[in-house]
Amino acid sequence: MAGIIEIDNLSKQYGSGTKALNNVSMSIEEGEIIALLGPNGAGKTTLISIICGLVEASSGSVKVGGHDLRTDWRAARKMIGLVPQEIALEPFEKVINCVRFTRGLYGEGPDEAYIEKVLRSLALWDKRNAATRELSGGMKRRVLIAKALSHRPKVLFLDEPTAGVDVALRREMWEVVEQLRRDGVTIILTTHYLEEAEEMADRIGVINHGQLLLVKSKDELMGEFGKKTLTIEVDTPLQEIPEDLAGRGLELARDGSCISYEYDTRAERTGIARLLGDLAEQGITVRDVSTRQSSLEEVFISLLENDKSENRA
Ligand SMILES: Nc1ncnc2c1ncn2[C@@H]1O[C@H](COP(=O)(O)OP(=O)(O)OP(=O)(O)O)[C@@H](O)[C@H]1O
Repeated sequence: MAGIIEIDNLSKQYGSGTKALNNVSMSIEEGEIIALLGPNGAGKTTLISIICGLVEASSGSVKVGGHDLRTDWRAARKMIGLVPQEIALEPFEKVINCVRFTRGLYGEGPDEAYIEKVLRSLALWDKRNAATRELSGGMKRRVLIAKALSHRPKVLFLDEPTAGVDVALRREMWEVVEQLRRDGVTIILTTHYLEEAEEMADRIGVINHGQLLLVKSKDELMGEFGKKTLTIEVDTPLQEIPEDLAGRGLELARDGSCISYEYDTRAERTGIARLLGDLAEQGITVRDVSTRQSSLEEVFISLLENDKSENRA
């Protein structure tokens, strides 16, 4: 089944000559939350801007709900809401009027019941008659979301929704996004916070130098690229790794009290049982063992490093 957004071989070269996107293809399913990760200048905003009709692609196509952006842009555009990174609100305007106005811009007639529902779901109903300049930073961000939802879009783009906000506010935004997911809105967000992608997204797309390196479910990504480290605490500190255990990638802590062993969780044999057996054979008494899964951040960094060395090769 076709996704709610179908991106096919999309490329963008700006007038300056910068190639911001290079043959990006991706299908986004209805109802999912997808996080686009990539370093500064990777092409994330360009991709979002093309889908939202703000920037024209050099080649390739985008369909939103089956509507081609080039030939049927009005219908495509109606299905999309965009929450920009920067807060730009009319300071003296009432919250509810900002939302009504944006709805009008989409050519939609008044629907007070729907606007009330949106404001209530974003905990802004009590503030509906406040001027936007009276709101806290978190409330202003929620007004931006209310505006983006004003015409009942099926897909919402959030461009770095929590850039530069404190931890409490970030959690508040995550809850808002979770609520939107429950309402069935498809969400595409860009973020620099790996923790945010880990927390919210069903799938993660990694973009680097205008290329989509991969799109995978979070679990798949961690399973495929994530490593686990087993740390073995020994009873008596060791001077060095015994010769018989060389070549297995073991590392000894500086004080000799722990041995760490990195292994692949998907391998048929992790080698843990053998390692523990061999340690016992060497007369090394194990005091404790613990494991640690690599974080999404480590996976992300290793992906970018692989990409760098492949490009160099
Ligand atoms: N209007 C423009 N004209 C010329 N070049 C542009 C324009 N907008 C973006 N670029 C260039 O295109 C490339 C991709 O930029 P883009 O803003 O899409 O990256 P990004 O992944 O969103 O980065 P960030 O995380 O910093 O927001 C960069 O090299 C950027 O300088």
